[in-house]
Amino acid sequence: MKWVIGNWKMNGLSESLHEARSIGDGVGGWTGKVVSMVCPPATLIARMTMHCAGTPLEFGGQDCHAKASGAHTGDIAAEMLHDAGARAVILGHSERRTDHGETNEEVRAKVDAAWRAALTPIVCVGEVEAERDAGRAEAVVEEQLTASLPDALPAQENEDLIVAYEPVWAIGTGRVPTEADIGAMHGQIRAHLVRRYGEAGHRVPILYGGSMKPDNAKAIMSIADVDGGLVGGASLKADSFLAIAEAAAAAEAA
Ligand SMILES: O=C(CO)COP(=O)(O)O
Repeated sequence: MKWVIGNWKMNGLSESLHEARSIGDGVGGWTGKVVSMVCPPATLIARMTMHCAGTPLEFGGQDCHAKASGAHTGDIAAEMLHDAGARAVILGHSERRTDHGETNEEVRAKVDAAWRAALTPIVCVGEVEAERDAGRAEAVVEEQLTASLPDALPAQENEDLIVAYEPVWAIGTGRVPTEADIGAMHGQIRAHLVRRYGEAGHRVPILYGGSMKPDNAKAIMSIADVDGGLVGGASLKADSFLAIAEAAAAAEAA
């Protein structure tokens, strides 16, 4: 199974509902090969869920608070995302880590919150350019995984965790690591998950994110241990989202 998850970031108004519907109408042919999801701004989750009813498109949030409720002005609880129709939530995206100073420990608490609310956490890790240049990319990702992920997976059968490797320097830049570098990092992440969670670590989807486009998606998703993509800019329009989903289906079939 491949995953194509669109991270819409801070983009989307009412007029985007038809774009989501076009995505939902288009992805049906790849059911069973590709799970397609859009993570719109929280304001649109409930409306998109209704607008895309009857299509296989799923929805997720972009962040949540660790607590279930309380005096936290402006924050959104995992339970609220679930109530709005989300089945997953992106956590620890580099833009949250940079813009809001989110730490690994906070991300870990949010993973527990997602599980509490029956959401699949999509935990993002990735090095900045200076760290890669200094030969520290692997060490940085290892550290983020160690501290951002809880020590045990919940006892349930279906996808209970997704990890996304997003090299920060590749986000929104049009630059992508070599296939060898992506393969090496995904292999390292898989080894970490298996060491940590045993056999269940093999089941955790590991997505690549950072300038994934229709023209590089099939090659990237054909790399060992790349189970799909977390897509920013190219997920905003139905034609490019669907082209990436088609590439995912081709990679899965190969
Ligand atoms: O940050 C990303 C997805 O979470 C990637 O963004 P781009 O696909 O726009 O590079």
